[in-house]
Amino acid sequence: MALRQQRPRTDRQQSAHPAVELRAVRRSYGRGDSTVHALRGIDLVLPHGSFTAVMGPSGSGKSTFLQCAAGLDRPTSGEVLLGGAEITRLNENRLTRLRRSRIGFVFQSFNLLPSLSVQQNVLLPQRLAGERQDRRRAKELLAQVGLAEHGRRRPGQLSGGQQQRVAIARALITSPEVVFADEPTGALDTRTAHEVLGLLRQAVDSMGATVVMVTHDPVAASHADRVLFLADGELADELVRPDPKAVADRMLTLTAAVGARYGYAGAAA
Ligand SMILES: Nc1ncnc2c1ncn2[C@@H]1O[C@H](COP(=O)(O)OP(=O)(O)OP(=O)(O)O)[C@@H](O)[C@H]1O
Repeated sequence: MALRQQRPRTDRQQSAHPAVELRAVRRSYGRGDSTVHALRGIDLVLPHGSFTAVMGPSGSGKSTFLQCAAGLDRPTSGEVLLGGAEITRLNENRLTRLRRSRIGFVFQSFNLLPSLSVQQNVLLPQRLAGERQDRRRAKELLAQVGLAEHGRRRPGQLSGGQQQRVAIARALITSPEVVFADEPTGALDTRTAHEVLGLLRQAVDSMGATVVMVTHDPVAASHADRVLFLADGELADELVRPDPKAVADRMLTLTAAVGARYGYAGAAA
């Protein structure tokens, strides 16, 4: 099972702009004394063709980060740029269109539509974006994730690992600027998780995809080029070319530091 280079890099991928950029992004919830500062000024550049993992103790702001970076939530202040274009101030309609055509999503729970065939699920982003449904491309992607023979099946007839591979093919169908993966291996056993992470890695290496993955798992994070660590809504640390032990050690240190600040022993991630 290998994701091969199927097409030249798109103009988007050759663009001088990074895939994603965050400038002084803050996100607060509530008002007054009860305000929660979930993100406290994130500055970040994610180049095309990079694989980034985002980790951090529970409540550190990972989900908020993902939601803001993917245009699912609006920062309280600051800017998010996708391929150099500012998305923070787009109206809801334009933001929805942009998410459908330029961002791919992979979720822990796969989120496939049970009444559609596997191939129809892969084509769904193009259908929703009102683009031509490229069946040949869907078949190529399904072959690349090892599911060439499964296009006519329903998701319910596949294993969890196979469903996540369909979700990866679906995330790549529009050749998006970036794929956001939220705990993509959280529901999978170790071996299947390893296969799914290998596919994400190959999407980056062979197809020039850009992947940002939130995970609690140091082994999963070690498949990335870089791990960013959030703590209390700030970028607290990073590791380049991480190995699982270094990631786990860094997480322990961060979790202990956050625990000490709030006077409890461990906020396990
Ligand atoms: N809708 C909301 N309203 C109020 N507070 C919120 C809301 N969403 C998140 N928060 C708070 O913002 C902070 C960051 O939450 P977030 O879910 O981004 O953290 P996380 O790192 O993803 O946590 P976990 O690993 O437990 O999923 C937390 O203190 C959380 O309680």
